[in-house]
Amino acid sequence: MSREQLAVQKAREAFLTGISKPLEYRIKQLKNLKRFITERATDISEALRKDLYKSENATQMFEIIGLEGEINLAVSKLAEWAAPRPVNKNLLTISDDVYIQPEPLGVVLVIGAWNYPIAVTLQPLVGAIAAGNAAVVKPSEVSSHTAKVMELLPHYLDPEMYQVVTGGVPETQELLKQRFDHIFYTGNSTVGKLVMEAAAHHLTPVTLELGGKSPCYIDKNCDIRIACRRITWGKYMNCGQTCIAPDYILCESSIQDQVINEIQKCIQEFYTNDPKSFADYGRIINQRHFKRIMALIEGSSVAIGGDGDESECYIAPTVLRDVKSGSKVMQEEIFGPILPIITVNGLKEAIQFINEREKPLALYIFSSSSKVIKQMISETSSGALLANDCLVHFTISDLPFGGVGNSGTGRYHGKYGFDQLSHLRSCLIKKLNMEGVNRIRYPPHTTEKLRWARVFLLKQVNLARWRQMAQVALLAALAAFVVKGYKGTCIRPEPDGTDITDWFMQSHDVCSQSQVIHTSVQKGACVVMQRYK
Ligand SMILES: NC(=O)c1ccc[n+]([C@@H]2O[C@H](COP(=O)([O-])OP(=O)(O)OC[C@H]3O[C@@H](n4cnc5c(N)ncnc54)[C@H](O)[C@@H]3O)[C@@H](O)[C@H]2O)c1
Ligand SMILES: CCCCCCC=O
Repeated sequence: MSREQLAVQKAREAFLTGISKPLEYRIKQLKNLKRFITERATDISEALRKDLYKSENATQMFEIIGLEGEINLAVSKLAEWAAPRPVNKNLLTISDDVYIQPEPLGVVLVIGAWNYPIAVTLQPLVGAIAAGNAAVVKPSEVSSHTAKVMELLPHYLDPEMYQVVTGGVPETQELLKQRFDHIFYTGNSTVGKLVMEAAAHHLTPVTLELGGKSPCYIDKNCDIRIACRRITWGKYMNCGQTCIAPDYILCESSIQDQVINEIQKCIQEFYTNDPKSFADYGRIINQRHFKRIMALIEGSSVAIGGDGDESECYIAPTVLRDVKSGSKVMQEEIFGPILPIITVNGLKEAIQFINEREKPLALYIFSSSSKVIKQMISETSSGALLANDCLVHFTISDLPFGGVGNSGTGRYHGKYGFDQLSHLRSCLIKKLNMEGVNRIRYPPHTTEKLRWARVFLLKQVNLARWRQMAQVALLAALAAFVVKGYKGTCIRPEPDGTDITDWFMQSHDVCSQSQVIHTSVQKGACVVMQRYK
């Protein structure tokens, strides 16, 4: 049996014992995961410095804080997320218990990428643990030092339930042959297709957190200085190796020079005149990617930077001007510190440019006009849309993070991660009495029954409103008893303004004798009181 097979088998056996069902177990594991990032902070920082030349503070800021926030949120909200979720019912099922019960899926394979190797590998794991799954974690071999630190995870988490498998493409391929209950993959779209293909073999559902070219439109009606500060930060952070980095700029030719000027100033302000010796400017992950990125510059005109040093995997913050849509740099996700500017004639042309390409993971627009922003929102599609900023949506746990189309499928962060890695099981618990109500669904299917079926099935019952009506009825009964000596009350529901009085009167004898004395309670409800005779 291969190491990969063994890891999956162990995880499955652990899952089948059922110990991950109680929430206390999951909370303990989540806290242990937090202990891992706290106690191993130095190992993690050291590894990321070696892999990507990330500074200790940058690692904390862009990898650890977000992960810590996700763990804290899951710990504090787990009881709420995992609880049965009542749903609206129809009249046919009014007396049944109808709810959604989230339940664990089983064994989840988490395949991480190298660019934020802690965040994009362990954040999906938070969702997997919270949802009560076992997991096999496959860190990216490309960020090899961080992968080594991940091997320490079983010292913190239940070592049977959560397995770490390190290795390269052959190991990942061997893992993909195994049967999982969900595969959560982060990486490029080409490999994403291979993952989906392998998953199809076992009909395993997938989450694919992919990348692509995220456009950034700068409207001429905007504070270009501020826009360029935010774009410079979003583009050159982690040396451009961010899945949601603005890939290219679209703007009118009249503002191109100003945009270049402002970005130039920001590069100097953020990274000094010598980014190469500056502690907070990163490095390209390896020489393969260095060569790939440098080759993308060919054929375009360099406005800023353009130089690199292969021995150090250093590429200067670079801006390309008047880039043609057919140029090399526009054929693939850049994933490096090269920022092409493509000039367009205004918003309409920018939208057309975006819509002619694959749906991006993020779409950025900088404008002072809410009309322009709204038009961009309504006429395009992307995993996320940000106006007047970059990247920060990643930090909001209440926003689903994920792509659409070529940029990915599925979503995570916060409750979305929990739901993504849960099975949302539909439950309906009926009692064996009240068989009379079911008469209308049994043959023969008469016209009369059909008429009733329409009433029973098409009327949605809003339980909250029913509860409100019951309270009102109770109050009215009390008032009647105290003031005038009325005998009883019942509620006559009129959901969504539909009059079903006849049905109610027939099936509730007590009401058929009633005298309606109060009808102004609220839309859809009136209180019917029976006078004491
Ligand atoms: N959407 C997101 O959240 C997100 C986050 C980070 C990165 N990304 C995207 O990831 C890409 C960069 O990562 P990458 O793809 O270079 O990472 P990578 O090379 O580390 O690959 C990711 C994983 O896929 C595995 N893998 C690689 N080739 C494989 C193959 N042929 N068969 C099976 N498994 C294979 C690797 O072992 C690794 O664990 C970019 O496109 C980026 O936009 C997306
Ligand atoms: C602000 C942190 C961004 C992390 C993005 C992860 C994808 O690459």
